[in-house]
This record gives sequence, structure tokens and C-alpha cells, in this order.
Amino acid sequence: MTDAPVTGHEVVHPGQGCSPQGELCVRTIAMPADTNQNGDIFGGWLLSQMDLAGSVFAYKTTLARNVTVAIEAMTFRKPVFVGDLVSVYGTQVRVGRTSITVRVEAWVQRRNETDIILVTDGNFTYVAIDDSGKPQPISVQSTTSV
Ligand SMILES: CC(=O)SCCNC(=O)CCNC(=O)[C@H](O)C(C)(C)COP(=O)(O)OP(=O)(O)OC[C@H]1O[C@@H](n2cnc3c(N)ncnc32)[C@H](O)[C@@H]1OP(=O)(O)O
Repeated sequence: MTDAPVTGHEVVHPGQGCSPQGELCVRTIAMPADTNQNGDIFGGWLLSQMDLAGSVFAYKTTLARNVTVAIEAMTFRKPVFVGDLVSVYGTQVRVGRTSITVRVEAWVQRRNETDIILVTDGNFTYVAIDDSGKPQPISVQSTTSV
């Protein structure tokens, strides 16, 4: 782990320099069905994986239904290609009365490569809701394994 700033232009060698921050929440492989008109992976697909990952992370704290209320500071740093192994990590930024903000990072390992690359990151805020969809206070739980 390092405090070195991520510029988005570097290749990351595991154990050497920057590495994923936080807990692994989603891991999947980018498929042909997820491509855009250029044949690369559609940003909306990646965003949805990140939203899912942030929601998984948020649930561990809220132990309640969550909805996404805001996505901020999204940066698409590098393209994702079919066959890339996509790993999405979450870190707690803040917990409010009914909301939690999670920093979400998506990293990829390309086919036939060992390096991992930070491709996308952003801050996702979720609100804990009750059965009627109204915000409900978070009673902060110790982080549980999901
Ligand atoms: C996982 C998914 O994909 S869910 C699908 C996509 N998301 C949705 O459909 C959600 C639609 N939105 C909603 O249902 C409502 O806006 C809700 C339930 C999220 C919030 O309801 P509101 O009545 O606006 O709640 P309220 O104003 O009390 O705010 C609740 C919390 O959200 C926070 N919040 C509201 N808007 C924002 C925002 N734009 N950015 C960051 N935080 C926000 C508030 O600060 C508050 O946090 P706190 O209690 O920790 O201080």
C-alpha cells in the first residue's frame, strides 16, 4: 500500500507501488455483450459494476436496503477490453445519518498480462431506506463479511 498519487497513466505492478484500495466487492470478466459501438467495453456497463460493488460495500455497514443517490468524481482513465478481468474495490469515505459514501475503484488485468491497471474510480453515495423507500438512520455496524 502506498500514498503515492494515482495519475491514471501508470501501469501497476502488483506489490510495486500503487495497488487497489479497499475491499474486493465485485469480480467479473468483460464480455462481448458489454461492448460499445467501437468494440470496447461500454462505460455504462462498467459504471453498473461499480454501482453494484459500492452497494455491496454499503450493505455491510448499513445492513439495510440501499439506493444510489449520487455519483461524483467519476474518472474513466483507461479503456476496458473484452476478456479483461475486472475487479472492483470499495473504501468507506464517510457515513452520515442515513447515507454512506464509498470510494469505488475498478482495476483490470488484461488477457495474457500480469499487471493490473486502475481504469475507473469515483465516489458513490447510498441512502439506507426502509420498506416504504424513505431514508432510515444507519446504525453503524462493524464491517461484516458478505
Ligand atoms: C442501487 C441502485 O441502483 S438504486 C436505483 C437508483 N437510485 C434511485 O432510484 C434513488 C432515487 N432517489 C430516492 O429514492 C430519494 O432521493 C432518496 C431515498 C435516495 C433520498 O430521499 P430524500 O427524501 O431526498 O432524502 P434526504 O433529503 O433526507 O437525504 C437523505 C440522505 O441522502 C443525502 N443526499 C441527498 N442527496 C444527495 C446528493 N445529491 N449527494 C450526496 N448525498 C445526498 C443527504 O445528505 C442525506 O444524507 P444523511 O442523512 O447521511 O445526512
